Amino acid sequence: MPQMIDVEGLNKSFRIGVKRTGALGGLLSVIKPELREVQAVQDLSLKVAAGEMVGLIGPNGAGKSTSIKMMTGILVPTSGAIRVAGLVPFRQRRDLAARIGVVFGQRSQLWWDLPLIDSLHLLRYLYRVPEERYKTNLVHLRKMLELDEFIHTPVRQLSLGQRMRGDLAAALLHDPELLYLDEPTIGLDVVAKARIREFLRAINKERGTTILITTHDMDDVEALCERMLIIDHGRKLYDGTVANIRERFGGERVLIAVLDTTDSEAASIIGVEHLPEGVRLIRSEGPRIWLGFGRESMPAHMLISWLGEHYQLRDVTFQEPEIEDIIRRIYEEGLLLKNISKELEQI
Ligand SMILES: Nc1ncnc2c1ncn2[C@@H]1O[C@H](COP(=O)(O)OP(=O)(O)OP(=O)(O)O)[C@@H](O)[C@H]1O
Repeated sequence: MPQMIDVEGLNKSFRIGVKRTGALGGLLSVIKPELREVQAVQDLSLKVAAGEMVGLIGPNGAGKSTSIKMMTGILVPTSGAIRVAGLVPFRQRRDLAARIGVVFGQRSQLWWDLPLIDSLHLLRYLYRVPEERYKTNLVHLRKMLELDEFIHTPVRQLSLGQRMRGDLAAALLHDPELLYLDEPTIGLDVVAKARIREFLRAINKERGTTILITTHDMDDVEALCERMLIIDHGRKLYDGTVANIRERFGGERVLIAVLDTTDSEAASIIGVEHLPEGVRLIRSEGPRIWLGFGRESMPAHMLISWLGEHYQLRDVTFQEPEIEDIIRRIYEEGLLLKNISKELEQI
């Protein structure tokens, strides 16, 4: 499959002025500014194939926006190679603009005082979309995003969810091959989020649009992306599946078993001391027990067999750790950063 995004050893640093204190310091800052370098993106390599849907996540200040800005041609890299849809973004920005769509959840490319439909008409001229194509796309997008109920309303009067649907239509009018989405579901309620996710899945599937999403909402990533990238301190820390992250850092899993017992508390018959090694009783409620166990200590099917041999079971379910919690631990405890430092030590 052809590469839509091909980035190799990308770096971006900014020079920022260091503020000195006091009146003399202020004067000195003007006459002889002291500069500090911020390494926003470090040695980033990444390939995204046409038709993929990839989540880009990382804590605040990790370098996500800077990476996207380089991929759209807004920023020039300090060093490294970058190609998007076969073009060098900062050299061929206009050509690239015709091939990509961008949606920022916190900003809008729509005209605030105009009805949504007028913004869409104006964008048609800006992107030079041929009339027939525009008409076909508009009919399709109006239907998919259910725009008709508010298409004649000025953008400033739209709800956040309606505005986001309008912004998605605006970004897709010119049939881009690649769509960058920056926090597309920020501030939306669960129904609006679900609707946006469903739409993204559909255009990815039906049109084959490649989608790169930056988000702080792990539910977006879980619902949409098979592959995710984690960056922190400007470095790529992880490139793989959501399932694999769960596997590596998921910690304890929980098995919930309903015992076939008339005893008021299942815990009283299960005898905590008899539990296999590495399994602990978290809590119990009537015939229901919650058992915590590590991935390494015992495979799930063995725990079920063990329970089956010792007790009459009515039902068994599993609770995976929330991906949100796992990612929080990865940021807070620097779990992936520790891995990288170890690898670097070994070189
Ligand atoms: N124009 C700029 N001038 C100086 N420093 C900048 C500039 N843009 C970004 N930075 C710095 O680069 C680093 C990465 O910022 P970036 O905005 O890419 O992070 P981010 O991952 O998008 O964060 P967030 O999730 O908060 O949007 C930060 O330390 C930021 O302060």
